[in-house]
Amino acid sequence: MFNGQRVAAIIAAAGRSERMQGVDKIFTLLGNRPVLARTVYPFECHPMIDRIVIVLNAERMGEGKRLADYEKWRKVTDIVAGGERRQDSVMNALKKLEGDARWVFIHDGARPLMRLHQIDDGIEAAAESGAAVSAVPVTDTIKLSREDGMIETTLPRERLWAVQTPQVFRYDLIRRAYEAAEDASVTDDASLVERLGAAVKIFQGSYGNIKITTPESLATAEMLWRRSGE
Ligand SMILES: Nc1ccn([C@@H]2O[C@H](COP(=O)(O)OP(=O)(O)OP(=O)(O)O)[C@@H](O)[C@H]2O)c(=O)n1
Ligand SMILES: C[C@](O)(CO)[C@H](O)COP(=O)(O)O
Repeated sequence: MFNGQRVAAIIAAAGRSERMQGVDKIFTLLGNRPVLARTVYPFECHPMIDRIVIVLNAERMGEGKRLADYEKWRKVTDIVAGGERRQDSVMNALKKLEGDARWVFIHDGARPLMRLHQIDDGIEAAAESGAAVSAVPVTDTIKLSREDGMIETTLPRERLWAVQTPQVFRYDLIRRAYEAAEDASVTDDASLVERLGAAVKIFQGSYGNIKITTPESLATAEMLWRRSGE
């Protein structure tokens, strides 16, 4: 689908795990292997991915390099230091890829349960529009509140999606979006592309592709991992 064009993956793993009550979610074990090893694995395996850049907290770079040696990752070309915000971390990785990627996947280090076929689905969706995000339909009822905490309205949820990673972009588009961001703070990469007015396609994600955020979500990830039987 990408016709032999260079495809890179950025693994954003430079967060502080502040909501994890003292556990570093990127290096904690999931099924006897570090979360980061689980996250990188599908990108290492997928034949369309040429190169991987991992972004880590500056204090964890040594640990990351030891893990890369231990896992014998062939595609991980760089481990770079992150920044204050997720978008600063991603920007550091985008700079590393300059001149060597036509397409880029951006994926959270804290989402170790993404499956290989989601890379194929991302490629297919991004080939159409230049930008695509995985997402699942919202299953809860969503309320909009006023500042005083009282409900203003209930939103119809037919067109509401909970957005995940991976997110896939043409390199020139996402780089331009990041450069135009100035001081805007966003919670995902696609938001910056949307700010340019460019189209972003949604492709079906998976309810199992959870982001480890709190100790409860780590317990859920462990249960999902056991159930997957791998
Ligand atoms: N400055 C940052 C902040 C986040 N991330 C990464 O972005 C993903 C999503 O972020 P989140 O789950 O919010 O992680 P943390 O920032 O670590 O969480 P917390 O807010 O609890 O500290 C994670 O893989 C995280 O490592 C990053 O690379 N650089
Ligand atoms: C990018 C993301 O995974 C989309 O769901 C998410 O927004 C990043 O996590 P954060 O907690 O908002 O930093």
